[in-house]
Amino acid sequence: MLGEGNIVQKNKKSMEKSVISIRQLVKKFPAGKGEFTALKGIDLEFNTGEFAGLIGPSGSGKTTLLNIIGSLDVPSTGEAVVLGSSIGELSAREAARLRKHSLGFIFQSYNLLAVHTVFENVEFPLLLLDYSASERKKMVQEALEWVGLTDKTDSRPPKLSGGECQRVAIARAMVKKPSLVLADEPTANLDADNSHHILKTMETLNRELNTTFLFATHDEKVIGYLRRKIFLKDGRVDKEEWVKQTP
Ligand SMILES: Nc1ncnc2c1ncn2[C@@H]1O[C@H](COP(=O)(O)OP(=O)(O)OP(=O)(O)O)[C@@H](O)[C@H]1O
Repeated sequence: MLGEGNIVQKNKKSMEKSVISIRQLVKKFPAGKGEFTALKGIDLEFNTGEFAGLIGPSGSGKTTLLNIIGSLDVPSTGEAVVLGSSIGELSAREAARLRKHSLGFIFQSYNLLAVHTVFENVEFPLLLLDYSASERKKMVQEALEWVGLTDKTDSRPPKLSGGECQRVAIARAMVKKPSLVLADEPTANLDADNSHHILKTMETLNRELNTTFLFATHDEKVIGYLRRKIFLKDGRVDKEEWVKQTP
């Protein structure tokens, strides 16, 4: 049997586990007859349970970096290791498997399926995994409880407000309890009240499920919630700040 000390030790170890390891990452895109370098040698390490953000002006490389971490794109040179997989070395099938099992995505445009109900939208990622109908129902209901939308189960997205749509998107990203959630400008289409509401929801899920969150943003409201701030400028890490955590 594990003693309390061992459990604390074990939890501490899992807290410190590396989720993302980026070394000398360069990303070039074809541009006219030449090429444009969007990321110019990024080195970053993220551990389990972080609530971190890539911050920077338009064109600084936030989405490009988030897309590579999300296995939606590959490095030109250098390495991005996400949950033990080197993104540049994955086949399309392996990358899809990584996304399906371990990653959740939240976009500024919600990306919900308009003709499907809230329940069906949140259930969608589970249909790609091996869960029974009753397991899926339980998981979807739990995810809708997390975001406070159990009364909208049968509604369709066109009938929801922007804030409610983003809460559905959070439930969809979280329903399979992924290790890592990537959120690209998740508050871009929301007013201040709704922005704070969804940020508090994500913060709670981060603390309760120990899910790692990585944002790309230039929204001051989002920046105010981050515990680690990585400032990108012209494709490079300009500076980093850690916010002291209250116990
Ligand atoms: N597929 C592509 N082909 C060519 N250039 C690209 C491509 N994707 C991004 N870029 C360029 O790379 C640079 C970084 O773009 P990126 O979208 O990562 O910036 P960003 O910081 O997320 O900006 P924003 O806040 O406007 O979304 C930009 O100059 C952009 O034009």
